[in-house]
Amino acid sequence: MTTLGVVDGQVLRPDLRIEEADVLVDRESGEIVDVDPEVGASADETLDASDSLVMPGLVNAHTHAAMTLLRGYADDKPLESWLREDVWPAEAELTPEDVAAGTKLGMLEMIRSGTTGFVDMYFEVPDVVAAIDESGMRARVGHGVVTVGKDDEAAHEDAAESIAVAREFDGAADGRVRTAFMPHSLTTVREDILREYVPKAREEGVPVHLHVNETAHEVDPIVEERGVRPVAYAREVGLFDPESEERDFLAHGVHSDASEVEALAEAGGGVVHCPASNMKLASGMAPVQAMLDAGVPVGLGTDGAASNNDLDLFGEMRDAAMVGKLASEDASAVAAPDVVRMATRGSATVAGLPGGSVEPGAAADLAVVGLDAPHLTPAHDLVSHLVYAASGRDVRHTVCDGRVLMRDREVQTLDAEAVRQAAEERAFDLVSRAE
Ligand SMILES: CSC[C@H]1O[C@@H](n2cnc3c(O)ncnc32)[C@H](O)[C@@H]1O
Ligand SMILES: [Zn+2]
Repeated sequence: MTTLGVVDGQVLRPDLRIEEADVLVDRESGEIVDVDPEVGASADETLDASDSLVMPGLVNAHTHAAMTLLRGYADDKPLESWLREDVWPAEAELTPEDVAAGTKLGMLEMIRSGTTGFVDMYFEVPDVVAAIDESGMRARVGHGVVTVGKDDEAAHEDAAESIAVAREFDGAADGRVRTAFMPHSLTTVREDILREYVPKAREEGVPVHLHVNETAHEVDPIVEERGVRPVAYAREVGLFDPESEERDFLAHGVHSDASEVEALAEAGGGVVHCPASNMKLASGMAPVQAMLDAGVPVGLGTDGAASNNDLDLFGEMRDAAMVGKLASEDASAVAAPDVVRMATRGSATVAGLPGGSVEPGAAADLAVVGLDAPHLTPAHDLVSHLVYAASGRDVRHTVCDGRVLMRDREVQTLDAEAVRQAAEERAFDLVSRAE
């Protein structure tokens, strides 16, 4: 066994207590072996965690990583016109090389801000998977299906591609890549396609991930045409099936009513809360406290960088706490410990990815947060600081699957300047083609 020791830090334990301890990691299995004082000092490789907090790597349970290319391209619009007038025309011009460059930029940003795992719904999945392999991160990926404006043959081709890539890439990158069938939403994918392809996802043993109840425009047509709420319709087409071995999970859920929260809890359906995107697109405020109270598994996501406009989960934690209180009109709602759980174990559970806790046997996916900064002083409560005061810039080291992805704020697996420059060039070229 070759080992990595994360030494001399304070450690955030699964019950959110803070302990002074080292974390000893088996680099071959990628697992945590021990969490105890002094156990890391004689490891083959060490990471200094003095004046720092060792916490589980954050998990971004819903994003479109390559949308970093469209960061700041179209702002201050609601979802539907933003997608139709700006984003989809630009995405129609994307090449596989653009997607690779944008995904790498997204991963650079995520690694730098302590994120070790993510869920990605986008296009050109083989290129996304190759980029993930290079970065050392872990992810659940899928080809996003949209059938609006497509003829029958093209709609089937799109859905079949989503199933095919889910089959081909599940377990890629030494098991760090998992997959899902990813229809875009209940209003942008035809009913017959959902009914035909959800069972195919079950045959492949992969979950389904999609946008649900993001805006009122996604709810009203379903209620008008079918007389049921979106989650009930989703269940009619085979989603969120409690008998399924895989946990389906939705992004947003902003306009979920009490019956839908209850249905998700009963079915074990996961929800990825994306507060910044929901605020920026004025989509609304998700009933997150009600979801937590009902026992719905809830994770946290940034959504794409074009609607956020960054991929820093520390900012997302702060937004989740703030908007959670506003939505509940209760300052005690969506409290800091709930938010830290959401961004770590909650996201890992919802996404079906390893990680999310610092304990023996868990995946060695870690973020080491420097604490010796004015905005983190005094350290009355480190869980409070993670949510209300810290930012991704405070992260010193990032470890995924036992491998150091960032040491002393230097990303080890990607050439930061080359990635940044390539993405910038491709972004400008992309939008000039789209205009
Ligand atoms: C078909 S791949 C994914 C698809 O989703 C688009 N997208 C980005 N952000 C959002 C959002 O908040 N709601 C719905 N769809 C979104 C993205 O641009 C891709 O086209
Ligand atoms: Zn999204």
